[in-house]
Amino acid sequence: MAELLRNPDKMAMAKMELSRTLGGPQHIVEESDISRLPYLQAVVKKTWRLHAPVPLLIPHRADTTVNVAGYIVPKNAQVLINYWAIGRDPKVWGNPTTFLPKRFLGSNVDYRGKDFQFIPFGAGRRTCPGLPFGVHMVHVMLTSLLHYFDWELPDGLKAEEMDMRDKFGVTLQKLVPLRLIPRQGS
Ligand code: HEM
Repeated sequence: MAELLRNPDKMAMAKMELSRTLGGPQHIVEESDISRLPYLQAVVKKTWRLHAPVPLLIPHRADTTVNVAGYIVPKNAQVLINYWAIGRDPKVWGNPTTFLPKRFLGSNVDYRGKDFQFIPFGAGRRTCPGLPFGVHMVHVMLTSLLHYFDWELPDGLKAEEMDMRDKFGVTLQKLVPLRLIPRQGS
């Protein structure tokens, strides 16, 4: 929501897709709607790249000594994967800090753990078992927020003045919580 408020052109594209596909607010949002909303799905992917929900994934421990791309990881070493940095790596992503959902449109890059440059749910044996539930909840929640309401920043705050810094923890949060005013959607 913060990135959409800060990028009104992207908000307009997401809302246009919603009104074209679902019609007016009399349509009740359902899980089956999501597959018809490619731009909204791209917005979610873009957010999971730029604002890694679990920035260091969950700590892992090496069972045996292994050689990973020339680096020796000794047995019992604690391994942290800096997914936050991977999501902003300029060697992988052009303009890494720009919110560009259309980058994911028509792309096969997916969050299911096969594309190692985009692993918001981790990868491999300890990948997130809640992935299907998390994916559905986030899409249905965001679709509902955008479908039923228009959103405004409070107190005359301008989009370019928004503080977009992250607060790091096991999960990532906005350093300054987002405050928005809902208006009845048109
Ligand atoms: C958008 C929502 C979610 C995101 C982004 C997310 C992300 C993650 C990540 C990055 C990991 C660590 C994977 C790794 O280290 O390789 C993880 C692990 C885990 N997640 Fe999620 N998760 C989400 C929702 C959920 C939900 C809804 C549940 C349960 C209903 C859940 C349950 C778990 C559990 C139990 C683990 C530990 C798995 C293990 O260590 O074997 N997650 N999640």
